[in-house]
Amino acid sequence: MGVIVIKLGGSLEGSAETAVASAVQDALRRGWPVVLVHGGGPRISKRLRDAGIELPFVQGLRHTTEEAMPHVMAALAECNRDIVESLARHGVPVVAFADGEIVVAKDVGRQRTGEVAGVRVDAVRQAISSGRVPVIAPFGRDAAGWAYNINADHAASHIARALGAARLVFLTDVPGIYRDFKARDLLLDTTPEELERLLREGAFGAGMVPKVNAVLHAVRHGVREVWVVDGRDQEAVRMAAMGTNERRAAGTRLAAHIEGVTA
Ligand SMILES: Nc1ncnc2c1ncn2[C@@H]1O[C@H](COP(=O)(O)OP(=O)(O)O)[C@@H](O)[C@H]1O
Ligand SMILES: CC(=O)N[C@@H](CCC(=O)OP(=O)(O)O)C(=O)O
Repeated sequence: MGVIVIKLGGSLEGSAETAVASAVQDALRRGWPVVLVHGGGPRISKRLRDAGIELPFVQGLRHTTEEAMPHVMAALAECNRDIVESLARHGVPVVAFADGEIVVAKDVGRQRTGEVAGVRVDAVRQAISSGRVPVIAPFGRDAAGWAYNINADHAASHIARALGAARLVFLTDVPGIYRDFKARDLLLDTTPEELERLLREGAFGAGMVPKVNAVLHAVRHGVREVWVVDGRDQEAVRMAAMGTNERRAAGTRLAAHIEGVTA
């Protein structure tokens, strides 16, 4: 059994830790390593508002200026600390990576909004091999140490790919990916082709665009099963993290072995 990567959406604002702790403990008991990557969009927005900084989103990505970057890092460090403390209280052995030390970032000409150039897997593997759960903030640094704001869904899919993860689970504040948001028409098992068509048709609003791209990236690079589920739904979190043969109508799944995904 390979690694399970769980991405904790900032939209959940601390409401998923109990469900996550329980699923993580189950996984560790069975000898399955877990890696957590978290977001923090709402906390970043609040900090920037308080500082009087307004930044646009382009395709779901925050266009981050030099002036904004210290606020982004501070907000993410705060999220990281809260998650680490909460999981530790639940008895989960954790190790914090809150300073951009795992994601290698690259400048893509959008000021401090960067993309993933690589992942420092050795540090993650070392934490895993000592039986602990890495909790990773998504921003990254380039070779010179400059920090870049990176979407947490993108960071999670690159980390899952770099670790050769067996499963990647996105926890968010909706039950999964809606085919039609207004009609709350939920995708259960889906395919890359279907997600790409829906992307082209504009079915996804702000936060869902980077998430769907991250789902596609992961499954096209060897992650065999990717889920998007509601982090507040304990059963859905368990089902996604542990795998299931009893499919409940909660959560979107894209599974290579079910759909015969081709790269
Ligand atoms: N088609 C869609 N299906 C599901 N959610 C969607 C869709 N389009 C837009 N969304 C929005 O995406 C949000 C989740 O993305 P985001 O806010 O980035 O969450 P997170 O912080 O959990 O990554 C949902 O709260 C929902 O409002
Ligand atoms: C470049 C970019 O958009 N970075 C994100 C990083 C946090 C994030 O992705 O948090 P969620 O998972 O809560 O959305 C941002 O500034 O909001």
